[in-house]
Amino acid sequence: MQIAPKGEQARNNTALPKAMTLIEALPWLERFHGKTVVIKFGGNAMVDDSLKSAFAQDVVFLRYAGLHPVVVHGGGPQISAQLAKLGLESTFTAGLRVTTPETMDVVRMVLAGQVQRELVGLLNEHGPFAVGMTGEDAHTMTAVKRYAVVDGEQVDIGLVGDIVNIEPGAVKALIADGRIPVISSVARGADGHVYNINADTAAAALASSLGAEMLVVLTDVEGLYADWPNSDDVISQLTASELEAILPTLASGMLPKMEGCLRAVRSGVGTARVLDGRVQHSLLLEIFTDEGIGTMVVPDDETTVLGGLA
Ligand SMILES: Nc1ncnc2c1ncn2[C@@H]1O[C@H](COP(=O)(O)OP(=O)(O)O)[C@@H](O)[C@H]1O
Ligand SMILES: CC(=O)N[C@@H](CCC(=O)OP(=O)(O)O)C(=O)O
Repeated sequence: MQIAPKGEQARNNTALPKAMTLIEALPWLERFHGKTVVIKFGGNAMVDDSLKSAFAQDVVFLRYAGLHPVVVHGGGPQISAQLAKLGLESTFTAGLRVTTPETMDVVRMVLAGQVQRELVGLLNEHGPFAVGMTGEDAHTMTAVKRYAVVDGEQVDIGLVGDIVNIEPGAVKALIADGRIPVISSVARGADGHVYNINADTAAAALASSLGAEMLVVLTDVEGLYADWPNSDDVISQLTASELEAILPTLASGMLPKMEGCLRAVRSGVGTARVLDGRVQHSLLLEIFTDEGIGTMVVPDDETTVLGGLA
């Protein structure tokens, strides 16, 4: 038998705000239960240990809440750090790493051998969920050589690929088994090469192929700035057509990110969102509370703000 000290029952009423927070999540739980959410965890959002742990908690929370999270991770800064240790320079063209065969070995080693392993470990502190794989496994991602476009000209950037085919069977089997796939953005080429795929591009292609409800991209800015780098006003919501119109004005890492969001929404993903991965638990806040944060890309026919649960 347990007896509560006098007055404790009354004090418990102070817990009401906590209950209200949980209740606020109810419509979102109803809406997203059983739905697949592809989450891109960017290398820049991954630099802080407490943020990484909070991210792992959020993803496992989604899994326990009945959603099907799939993680695609980046690791650009981690690759650059390893290249620097080896005395190799990092060069980016239109947001994509110029990838020599020597660079490719480092990309593969850092993404699949280091970053992915760490994320799998953090997720699995909460249960036997995470299974790591790369786009090469089970022919999940097939790529062709991708050229960067600079001032309308095609530029050769080496072993950088664009995804031409996704075989989602292995990922779907893991989801059906209650697992959380954690995928590194390396793909096999039909030509026998192994290609370096921008992780935003890989996440978007996978979200499309899985028919995901949502693509969430966690990065190191609050969202898409309207006039970067002159102002930090964030565009909170825009349609696919509005995004397409401003795409040519975007620079550096934001370009592949927003191209990916556009591609995902155009191919049937419900919404694509860019969130600040530097904010602890931004993933849960975005999915389960009424306050939308970051930038949300909606299909052209989505005239009402989804935050209002129309
Ligand atoms: N319009 C914009 N809004 C926000 N960030 C932008 C914009 N244009 C370029 N950027 C840059 O893109 C970066 C995010 O891309 P990236 O460094 O590749 O991140 P990640 O590692 O998360 O993929 C931001 O830190 C910012 O420097
Ligand atoms: C082709 C290309 O640029 N590939 C990226 C892959 C990692 C990545 O995309 O990591 P972030 O999401 O942290 O930027 C790279 O080599 O850096």
